This record gives sequence, structure tokens and C-alpha cells, in this order.
Amino acid sequence: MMISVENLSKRYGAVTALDGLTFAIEPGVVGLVGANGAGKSTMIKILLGLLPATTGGARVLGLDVATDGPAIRQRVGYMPEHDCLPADMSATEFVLHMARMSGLPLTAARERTADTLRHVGLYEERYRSMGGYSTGMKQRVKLAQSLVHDPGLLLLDEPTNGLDPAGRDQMLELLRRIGTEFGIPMLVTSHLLGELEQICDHIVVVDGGRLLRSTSTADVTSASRILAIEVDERMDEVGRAMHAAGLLVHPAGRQLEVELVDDSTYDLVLDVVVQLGVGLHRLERRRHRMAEIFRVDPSLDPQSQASASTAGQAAAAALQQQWVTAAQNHRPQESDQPRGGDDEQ
Ligand SMILES: Nc1ncnc2c1ncn2[C@@H]1O[C@H](COP(=O)(O)OP(=O)(O)OP(=O)(O)O)[C@@H](O)[C@H]1O
Repeated sequence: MMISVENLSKRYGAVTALDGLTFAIEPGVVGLVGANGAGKSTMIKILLGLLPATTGGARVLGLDVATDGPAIRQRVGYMPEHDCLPADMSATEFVLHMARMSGLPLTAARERTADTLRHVGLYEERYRSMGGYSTGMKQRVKLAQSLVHDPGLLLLDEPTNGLDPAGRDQMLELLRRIGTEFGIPMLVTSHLLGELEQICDHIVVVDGGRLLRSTSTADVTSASRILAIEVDERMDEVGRAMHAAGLLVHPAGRQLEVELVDDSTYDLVLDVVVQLGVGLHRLERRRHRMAEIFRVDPSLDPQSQASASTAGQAAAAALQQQWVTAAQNHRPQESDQPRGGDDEQ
């Protein structure tokens, strides 16, 4: 197990930063997502053995955070969230210093420093003072110093923070390569679910210090029970005919969405299309979107739901209402007076 956390809580005076978290993650590229203040940095500091938990505990690479902090920090690379680089040092000087601090002999430290800086995409600039670096360059140096001692695990706190969209993409690509090509497991935090979805095998979601989900990305983004259908004309009429055929259908922009019950759903859809003689542009199963993991999971403690998923419940209720309304609007006996041609523009 890469990381296991058991009933972990952390309080700073009256503030509860982490509240009874339990989860376990296998080696891989793992995302820890939550809004600002959700408790991500606190979690990372506890995992490094730098901050004691108030109650509960955690193990990192099999080591106990309460007693094995120094051994954990020797084996783990850490990229802190905030700018922490000395302005008057060059990237080479700084990363070499960090390599020496971790115990590498001088020659090995020099080699590793040059290799690591090249891997993260810093070339001639590495001899210049870091005070003049862009945010993207500083993030690369922070990443390089976390990698230089060849760690068994990386803990990266908001590595895309402050980057523009192109810089974010480059950083995500770099992390993906480090995770897959070099095979270094990592825990990456972000407040942006969409970013982590791109590179992570597993996602842990925290909200207000509580665990909302711990799930594999593949599970969440697997195929849904919804068929998306696009026809070349008369979408409203097609929708009504599908409803008359017993399908649960509703419009979604320029497409119709039909609930997939079993294989016969495909036959019913195709029958309608053939009967009405319209052209079928698209017929495919929708993928789940990662954002759906913010929805309520009934297996979780009810208290965490209340704060966590108001938005999720509202979204689910709105979706339900849409289905009902759409079904009413598609009632066949009203077919001579359809809704005012919406969704056709
Ligand atoms: N040293 C501290 N003393 C008091 N409260 C703290 C301390 N550190 C963090 N907190 C509080 O604990 C909560 C969790 O903070 P934490 O920094 O872990 O969240 P985060 O998810 O990393 O957010 P961010 O991305 O904004 O850093 C917040 O309410 C924060 O204000």
C-alpha cells in the first residue's frame, strides 16, 4: 500500500482541518482534490511526518508517520505549494544543495542535478538566479528538487498553481511522464478536478476536511447508462416517437438522450429512426464525467453529505426534473402542438 490513512483528524485550535479520514491507496498517480481550505496541505504535512495528527494515524510506504518521519522524508520527494526558492541562487546550485542534503556524494549529486533539471525542461536558464524566473520555471525547480534523490514516492502540493493554461498542460504532461515512464508513484493535490482526471489513476476527494470519495478514475469515467443520439432533422418529432415507443428520452442541446435499459433500447431507437426516415448522425453511450463524483454517495457518513453535496443534490434534482418535463413535453397525444421548437436552433 502506498498510503493508508486511518480515522485521521487534525485540529488547529478551534479549526478542524481534517475530520476522521480513512482511505488506502495503491501505488500509482493519485490525485487529492478539494477546494482551498479543504485540508490538502495539512494532509501532506502529516504524511511527511512534519505535523502530528490530533487523532488517528497514517502509514506511508509502510512507515508510521508518528514515529518514522525521518525515514519517510528520506524516501519521499516533497514539492511544497508556496514559493520557497532563494532568489539569489541558481536552479543548479539549489537542486545540487538539496541533493547533497539528502545524502548523495558530490559527483552523484552533480550528475543527478543535471539530469533532473533536464527532465523537467530547464536548460541554460539553470545557471541564472531564480529571482528572475517565471512561475512555470519556479514550479519546475520545485519539482526537480523533489525528484533529485530518486524518491520512492512524490508528494506534490498544487504543482499547477499560478500557471497559465499552457503552463498547466506542460506541467501535467511532465507529471504524467514521471508517473508512467519513470514509474514513480505520486500523490498530487489540486483544487481542479479536471486536471487530476487527466493524469491520475485514482482520485481522493476531500471537502471541509471530510472524505467525499476515494475512487479509481476508470470507475468514475466508465460508460454511463445514457445513449446520446443525433439526427439530421426533426429532432422533436423523433423525441416524441421515442417516448411513444416507451423510451425515457429528453433533449440535450442538439442531441437526444435516452436512458439505456438493455440491448433492446438500441433496437427501439433504430426502429424510430428508420420509421421516420431521418438520418442518424450519432448513437453512442455517454461517458460519466468526473464531476459526478461530487454527488452524494449514500455509503458515506450522513454528516459529511450535508455540507458536501448540496450542489450535487441540486444538480441531481434538476436532472430528474428535466427528465420528467421532457417526458411530459413529449407526450404523444400532444404531438400536434409541440413545445415552441426549442433545441432546434
Ligand atoms: N497553522 C494553522 N493554524 C490554524 N489553521 C490552519 C493552519 N493551517 C491550516 N489551517 C486551516 O486548516 C484548514 C485546512 O487548510 P489546508 O491548508 O490544509 O487546506 P488546503 O486544502 O491545502 O487549502 P489551500 O490549497 O488553500 O492551501 C483551513 O481552514 C486553514 O485555514
